[in-house]
Amino acid sequence: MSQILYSEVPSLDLSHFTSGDATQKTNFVKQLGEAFNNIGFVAIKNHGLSDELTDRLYAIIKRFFQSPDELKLQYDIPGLNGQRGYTPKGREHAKGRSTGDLKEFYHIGQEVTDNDPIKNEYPVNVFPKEFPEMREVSLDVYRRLENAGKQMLRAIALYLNLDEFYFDDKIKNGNSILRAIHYYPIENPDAIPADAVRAAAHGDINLITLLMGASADGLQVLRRDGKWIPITALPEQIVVNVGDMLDRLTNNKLKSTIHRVVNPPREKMGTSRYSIPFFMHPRSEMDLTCLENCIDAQHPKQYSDITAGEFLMQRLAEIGLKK
Ligand SMILES: O=C(O)CCC(=O)C(=O)O
Ligand SMILES: [Fe+2]
Repeated sequence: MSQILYSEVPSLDLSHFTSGDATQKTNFVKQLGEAFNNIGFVAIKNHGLSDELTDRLYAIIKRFFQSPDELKLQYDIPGLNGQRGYTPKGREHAKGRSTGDLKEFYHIGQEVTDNDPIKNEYPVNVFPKEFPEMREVSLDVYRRLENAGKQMLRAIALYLNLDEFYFDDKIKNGNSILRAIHYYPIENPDAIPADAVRAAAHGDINLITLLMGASADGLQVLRRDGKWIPITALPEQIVVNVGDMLDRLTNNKLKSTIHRVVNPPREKMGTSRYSIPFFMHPRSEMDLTCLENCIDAQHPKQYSDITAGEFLMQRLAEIGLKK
């Protein structure tokens, strides 16, 4: 089973898990587990986001990114390690590289609305005054993706023979981030560094990532035989992948798969690409020590013990966001 080389990312229906019968739920868990044990990516439908809401958020972020740099740079706030507001072109780079990615992005974080003291850990969200609708629309999307992610983690917990609700308290008021990305047009391809790409090969830091349909081709995943497989999600689907935190917790049973966004052909370098991933993070105190039931003689422990908060800080420094 683990030897299967998928030629595309498997498709699943989340409603089979959330409102299906016992057999549908069991099958969902099995198929998700197999996909995450193998290629590390799935496409899901019935995730709780409507096309209308998706379109509204894309429309707002397109207007924001098409604004002049002077407007956008007001929301690049020092001291936040790029965790809220605007991050300008070329600042983030993949771990192990120094050439910046050909992208700019905007981060929206957790809004704690109860009296959980974790509120003090999080910087307040930054919203552009020029686009007042961004707050309501992005926070609506945030909540819906957070809920879809919670359901996915319940299925993952069952696959790992844990209690179904194992992750629930760990992600409650978690440090998740909604990232609206603009891969900007390159008017003169000869003027950029020769090795600069939209998003260089990387693994995501968090537990799982939920990606709202991107506006153009380019996303590819690295299959274990070394071949890059393009991701082609249908309009009603979102793509969900395993991040490094879940990979560590499960001692690499669930795979954080390396992926990238390639540049378009030269004649299309002058066009934009937009995408909106949701990086699902737990609370910083979550212990990422490999689970006992993922360690045995064939699978010796591969990772040192670390908390989610410590791991995040280490990685933000490695990708150029933490000063
Ligand atoms: O833009 C995309 O399709 C994927 C972006 C991505 O992998 C990331 O920001 O981590
Ligand atoms: Fe990614």
